[in-house]
Amino acid sequence: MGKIQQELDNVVGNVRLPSMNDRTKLVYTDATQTEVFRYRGSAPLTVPHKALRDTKLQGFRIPAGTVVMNNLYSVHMDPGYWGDPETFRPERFINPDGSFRKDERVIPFGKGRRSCLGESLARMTTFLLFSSLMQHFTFSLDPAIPVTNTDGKMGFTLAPPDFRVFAKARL
Ligand code: HEM
Repeated sequence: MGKIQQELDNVVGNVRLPSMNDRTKLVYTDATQTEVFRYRGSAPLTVPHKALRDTKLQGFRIPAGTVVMNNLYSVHMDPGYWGDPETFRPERFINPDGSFRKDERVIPFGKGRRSCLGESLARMTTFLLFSSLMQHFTFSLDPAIPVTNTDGKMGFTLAPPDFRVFAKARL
């Protein structure tokens, strides 16, 4: 949180709110949000789709009419690709020269023609909300409700465990 707040202080300051024009300069903030999407994306699976005709995919036969859902969680947690998928590490999205590293394996909105219709809106609003909250508050967990792990509750969406946070104003 300290690194994000330092970046926001340097790039945005404290007399205005962050805007989308700041995004390319808020590399660590962007990388953190991308890591959140990878690590605990809110949609672990896509909505159900149906194969329109007999299909073969990587040697697997998929007969017409089969219901198909993509497992986004498994793409984001593939140890063969990420190495340490269970570690929350925003730096994996930062190039050695300090620029943001886009990774095609981060697909929290699905992929292809039926991917999320609201992706642009969701990306914009989550970025503005997250950066504005970080600019204004320092968050800490309430020790009375310890969070023992961040696995979440699996369902149609991946919900966070029960938690309570304190928000301390910093501006
Ligand atoms: C962080 C927020 C969001 C996440 C992580 C998310 C994720 C997803 C995912 C994974 C799918 C399934 C894609 C697939 O089946 O391949 C989906 C579908 C969809 N999402 Fe989102 N979504 C978000 C926000 C929104 C918003 C804000 C809207 C509308 C304003 C929206 C509208 C839709 C629609 C209409 C579909 C169905 C698309 C189709 O079947 O063609 N989503 N979303």
